[in-house]
Amino acid sequence: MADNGIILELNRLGCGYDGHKVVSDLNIHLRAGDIGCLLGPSGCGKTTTLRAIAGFEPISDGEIRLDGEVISSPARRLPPEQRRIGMVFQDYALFPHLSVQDNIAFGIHRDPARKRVVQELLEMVKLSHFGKRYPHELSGGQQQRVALARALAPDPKLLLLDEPFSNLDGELRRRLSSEVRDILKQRGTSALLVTHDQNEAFSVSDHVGVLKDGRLQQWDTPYNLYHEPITPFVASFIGQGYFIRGQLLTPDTVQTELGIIRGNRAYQLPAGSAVDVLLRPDDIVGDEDSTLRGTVVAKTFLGAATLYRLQLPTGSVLEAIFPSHADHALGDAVGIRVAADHLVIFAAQGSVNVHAQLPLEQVLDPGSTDSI
Ligand SMILES: Nc1ncnc2c1ncn2[C@@H]1O[C@H](COP(=O)(O)OP(=O)(O)OP(=O)(O)O)[C@@H](O)[C@H]1O
Repeated sequence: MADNGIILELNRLGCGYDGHKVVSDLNIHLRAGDIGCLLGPSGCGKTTTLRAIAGFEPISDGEIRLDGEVISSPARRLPPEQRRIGMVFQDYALFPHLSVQDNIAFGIHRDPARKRVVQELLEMVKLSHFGKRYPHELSGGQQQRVALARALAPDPKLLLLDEPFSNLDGELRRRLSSEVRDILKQRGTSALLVTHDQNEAFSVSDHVGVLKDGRLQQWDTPYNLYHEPITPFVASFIGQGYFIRGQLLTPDTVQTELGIIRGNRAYQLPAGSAVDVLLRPDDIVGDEDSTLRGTVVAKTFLGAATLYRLQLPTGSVLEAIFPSHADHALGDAVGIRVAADHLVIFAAQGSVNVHAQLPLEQVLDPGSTDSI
């Protein structure tokens, strides 16, 4: 492994198609043994980046290093088969005419220990009794386990996973993604996942990079992306929430219609600046003694908790998540207060009245009327 403990480095990476740049100035460092993820809306360049790392696409700027070695630069591209990078695709891509065990052995046919390796991998993916079956005799989830075992067989330095769970639904998807994380962690395999599903990104990865239009917005832990987004786009793309307009009093306090909110971070904007304050549903707590009241205008039962949409006296709307035993009816005026340790604010965007409130998407896209 490279001395600095970094297995994959993208340094000012730029790439695209036919002279049209899709990804620009992308910087990512993945630590050995970590699982990273590229997350972003459709067309933002996730798959293009993955294909460039795998060696299927040339790059126009910067470099890609694997384990310290430059594997792609504008001048040189190491062929994919020499990169020691494994891939798992959305559509499994198994060889239909080969049995499960032959699929797994495909990349290690010269290895004298291949029988043992295949058996160990079959056990690892919980398919020990399926070695002689053919891909069409397996479910989607089982085929994806075989694809994972096949990709891991040559002991790659890095595993790339391109939307690996998107053909599976619901519960299976959740279960398999957490199993895959366990397997990769157990083996210490470094991996980079591509997905547009935030829950998947969060449940599988140590670090997530949010991309927009081929540019990295933030590379961070799931916790920080949620609680400390550094751009309005990340705030909007990750999780739920609303912005309310406020006025910065001191670097870490802001006056809003919900009172003075104090955070854990100092902002460099001048005192008195108009700001947009991000409030997540879990930043609002129920407090029957509070003079601040919100009227329940919508509620969604989530099982352990209920998500309420509350209208404030000014007409602003917020979302709040309360434990489901605290049951409120539509029209109830519920006492609330803000309990936000993480004060996330951005310089105010657009000309909104001080007490107006906008759902996040509207702040980003004035044409949109949908809330998130
Ligand atoms: N082979 C290609 N030739 C030309 N343009 C391409 C090619 N593949 C992708 N693109 C374009 O590059 C941009 C980024 O595509 P890419 O597949 O990397 O996005 P993505 O983030 O993976 O999207 P999705 O989540 O929909 O898979 C898109 O505008 C797409 O149309």
